[in-house]
Amino acid sequence: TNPDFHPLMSFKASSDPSDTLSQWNSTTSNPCTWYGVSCLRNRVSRLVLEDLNLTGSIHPLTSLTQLRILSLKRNRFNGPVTSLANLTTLRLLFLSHNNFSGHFPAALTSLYRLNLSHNSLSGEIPATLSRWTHLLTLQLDSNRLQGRIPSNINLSHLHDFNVSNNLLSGQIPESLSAFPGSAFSNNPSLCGAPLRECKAKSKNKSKSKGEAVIPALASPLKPRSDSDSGRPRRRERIMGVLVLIGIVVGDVVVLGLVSLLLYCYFWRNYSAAAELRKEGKERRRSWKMVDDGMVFLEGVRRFELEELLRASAEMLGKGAFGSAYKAVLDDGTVVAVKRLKEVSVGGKREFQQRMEVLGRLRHCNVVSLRAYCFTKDDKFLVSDYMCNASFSFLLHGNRGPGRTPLEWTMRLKIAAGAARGVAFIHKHKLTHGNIKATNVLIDVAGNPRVADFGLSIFATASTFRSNGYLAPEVSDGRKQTQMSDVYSFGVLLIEMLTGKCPSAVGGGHEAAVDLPRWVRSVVREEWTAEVFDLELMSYKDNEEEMVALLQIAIACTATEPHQRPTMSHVVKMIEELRGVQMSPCDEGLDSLSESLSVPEARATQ
Ligand SMILES: Nc1ncnc2c1ncn2[C@@H]1O[C@H](COP(=O)(O)OP(=O)(O)OP(=O)(O)O)[C@@H](O)[C@H]1O
Repeated sequence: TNPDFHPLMSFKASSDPSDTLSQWNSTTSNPCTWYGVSCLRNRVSRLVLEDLNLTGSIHPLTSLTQLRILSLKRNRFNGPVTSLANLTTLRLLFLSHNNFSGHFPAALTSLYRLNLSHNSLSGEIPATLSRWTHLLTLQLDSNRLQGRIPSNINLSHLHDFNVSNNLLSGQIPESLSAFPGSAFSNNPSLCGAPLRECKAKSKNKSKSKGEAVIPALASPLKPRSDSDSGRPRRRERIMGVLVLIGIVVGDVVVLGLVSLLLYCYFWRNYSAAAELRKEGKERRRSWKMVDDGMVFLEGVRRFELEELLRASAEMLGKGAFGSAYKAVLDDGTVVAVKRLKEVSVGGKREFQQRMEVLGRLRHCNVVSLRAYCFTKDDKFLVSDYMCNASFSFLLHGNRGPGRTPLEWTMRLKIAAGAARGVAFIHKHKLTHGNIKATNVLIDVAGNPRVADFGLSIFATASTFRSNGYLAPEVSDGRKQTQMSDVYSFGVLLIEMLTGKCPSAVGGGHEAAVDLPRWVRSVVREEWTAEVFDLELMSYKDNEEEMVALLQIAIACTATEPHQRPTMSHVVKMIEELRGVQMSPCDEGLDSLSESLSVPEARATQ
C-alpha cells in the first residue's frame, strides 16, 4: 500500500468531523485518486484542500515526506505551523485564513511561495529568512508578528510581499522598499521607504536602538497605547487632512497640465497639417488617398487629419516608440493612434515604403494598420482599436483579492492566436521586432492579435534597453531577426505560465529576474510544477498541457538561435497540445495578404 495512506487517514480523522472528504476512506486504498491529492512516483506530492471547513492540527501531515505543494487556505486549522519543519521537499505552502499560531516556520528554507496571511502567528520574522533564496512569495499580512523586519533580507526573486496588519516596528530594509506602502501598512511603528521617513536615530537612541518612533500609516483598528495623547493625534489628523488636500490639488494640477499638453500637441499638429495642405505636396494614388499628410491604407473609411485631431482622445500608455491614444472619430469609429517619438526614421520615402508593406498585412491575429501620417514634426500610425485589453493587463492587472484570474484555456488561446499572428508576419518575410505582453491585444470578437510589428528598424539604440524579452544575441534592438522573435515569444509563454513579468524597467524589485534562465534552473531540479502561476493551481487536470507548453517555451528561448523552432512549428506544437485548433478565427475575413507580393523586408536580415 501507499505509505501516505495512513497519515492521510489520521489527518482526516482529526480534521474532518463533518466528513466532507467522504471519498477518503479505506475502501479506496490508493490515496492518489482522492479529492485534493496528487502523486508523483506513488507518493503524495500535492495536497490542496481549500474552503472545506476543516479543523484541528496539521501534525499528521508531517509524515508526507514527499509533499511539494500544500494548500489549506480558508479552513479552521490551528496549532503551530512549525510542525511542518521536516518537510524539506515543500515548495509551495498556502495556509492563509486559518487559526494557526506559534512562530514563523523558519526551517522551511527551500520554499518558493509562502502564504500565512490571516492567522495568529506571533514572534519575530527570523533573520535566517535571508537564506530563503528561492522565495517568490511571502505573504504574512494580518498576523501578530512583532519586532523588526530583518535588515539583511535581500531576496532577489521576491515577487509578492506583504507584512501589513502586524505589530512590526523599526526601519523597512532598503531591499524591500520597492514594494508598495500597502505591503507594510497597519503596523504600529514601521518607517522608511515606501512609508514615511524614520526620525533621525541619534535623537532617539536613548529610547530604542534605532527603532522608529513615527507611527507610519497606523491602523485605525488597532488600539493605541495610553501614551498617545490627544495632541499629537490631532496634529496627525490635521496632517492627514493637509496631505489629502495636497493630493487633490496635485491631481487637479496634473490633470490641467495633461489637458494643456494635449491641447498644445494637437494644435501643433493641426498647424503642421494645414501647412502641408497648403503646400499641396501629396498626390492621390489609385489605392490610397493622401490628404493633410494622412495616408489611408486599403479598405478604410477615410477621414481628415482634422477629424482625427478634434476627436476625443484618451491616452492608453507610453511605449518604447512614443505614446498611444484611443481616439473616437465623428461617426463613433474608434481608432488607436500611435505618435512615434523616440524613433529614427530615415526619410519620408523610407517611412512610406515601410508603412505600405505593414499596411497590407491583414490577418485575424494581427492588428491592422489603417492609416499613417507623416509631417515634418510628427509621425502617427492609426490602427484598429482593440477594446478588450492587452494580454499584459489580463495577466497582471489588479493582482490581489477580488481579481478574476485569467483562466488556463484563455491563456492557451491567446498563446495560439499570438503565435499564429507572428507566424503570419514571418511568412511575409518580416520580423515583428517587439513581441511582448502589451503588444498582444484582444479584439472585440475575443481574438488575440499582435500589434506594433515591423517598427524595430526605426528604433534607436536605446529603444529596447532593459527589455526582458530581447534575445541574448541581439545587441542592437534595431537588428532583430525572426529567430529573435521566437525567443521573445518564448519569454511571453513563460510569462503566461509563471505570471511573472520578464522585466521591471526602472530597477524595481523584479529587475534581476531573467525568466528563461530561472525557469531552466527550476526545471533542471525537477520542480517543474512549482514554476506555474498560483492562479493556475486549480487547473490540476491541465498540468500536462502546462508542462508541455513550458517545454515549448524552453525550446523557444534556447540560447543558440539556430536551436529555436520556427514560428510555424511553434504554432503546430501549440495546436497539438489539445489536438484541436485553439482560438480559430476566420482568416478569410481579414486577409488581403494572399494577393500581395510583399517585398523582402530589411528587417528579416
Ligand atoms: N490598437 C490598440 N488598441 C488598444 N490598445 C492599444 C493599441 N495599441 C496599443 N495599445 C495599448 O496602449 C498602451 C501603450 O501602447 P504602446 O504600444 O505605446 O506601448 P507598449 O506596448 O507598452 O510599448 P512599445 O511601444 O514597446 O510597443 C499599451 O498598454 C497597449 O496595450
